[in-house]
Amino acid sequence: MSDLREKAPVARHVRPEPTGTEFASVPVVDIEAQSVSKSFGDTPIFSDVSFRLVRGSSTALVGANGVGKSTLLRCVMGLIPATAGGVRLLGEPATGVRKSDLRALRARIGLVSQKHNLVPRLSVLSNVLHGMLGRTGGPRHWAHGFAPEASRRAAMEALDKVGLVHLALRRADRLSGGQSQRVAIARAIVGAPEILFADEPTASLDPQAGKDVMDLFMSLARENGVTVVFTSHNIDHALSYGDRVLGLAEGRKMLDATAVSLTASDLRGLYD
Ligand SMILES: Nc1ncnc2c1ncn2[C@@H]1O[C@H](COP(=O)(O)OP(=O)(O)OP(=O)(O)O)[C@@H](O)[C@H]1O
Repeated sequence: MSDLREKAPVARHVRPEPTGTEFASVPVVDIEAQSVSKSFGDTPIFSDVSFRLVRGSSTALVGANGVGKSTLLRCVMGLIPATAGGVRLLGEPATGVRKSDLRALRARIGLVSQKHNLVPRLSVLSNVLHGMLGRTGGPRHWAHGFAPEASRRAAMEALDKVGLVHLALRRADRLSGGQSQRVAIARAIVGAPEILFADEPTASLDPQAGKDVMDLFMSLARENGVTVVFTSHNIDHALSYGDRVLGLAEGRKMLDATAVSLTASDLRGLYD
């Protein structure tokens, strides 16, 4: 993979012009969860989870297998309904709203989920272009042969960020697990999201590729102001790439601290 930090950002997303009433030092809250709880049937997964994450920050969500990290991400994104509580994303309510409003909000958010969900018979490039469907609404983004030139260029830049330009025309079902993971990441960032949720983004990557992906996320946060939330079982990644670490255990938020204030053994405690 090329050195990601030397490359220009995929695309700079447009933020509203300052109104003149805010001060540069006042952080903007992009993600706000208020007393979010989730049960599946009679089984509670977590309850009363609250946090506020500011624009351009990177947050690691950690905890043992099955504690509810993915479920919390899905609730926060509105992919599944929370049992109780409320969420605001980018200043807009994301719970208790019409599906059409949620769709518009989701188009501003990128997701890398554990299942890559690539379309197997389509090319890598077409799969990356699918990340622009929500934004442009254009069916021409379904297959790369029909996509506008500017979109194809953005998709190639996203592939360059994950070191896969050379595989642009390969069918998705001919990729290794790690390559599929990187295509899913390119698809998540091609639309210049303002928030990026990533569920175990380095799970199927070798250590160097995992480091490159986390460096890419950090550059999106630092250079483009993207608000990044990632889950990880990798304690080093959580401490090195999270400005802040949220930990789930025993069905509640057990840890919420800046990464610099934590040691590896603080995080290991969550897994005991
Ligand atoms: N749709 C569902 N219906 C019922 N139970 C579910 C559903 N989705 C998840 N669960 C359960 O909720 C719990 C939390 O799962 P989740 O995948 O959120 O955990 P996780 O912390 O992300 O785990 P991992 O680290 O292994 O990815 C698990 O016991 C899981 O079996």
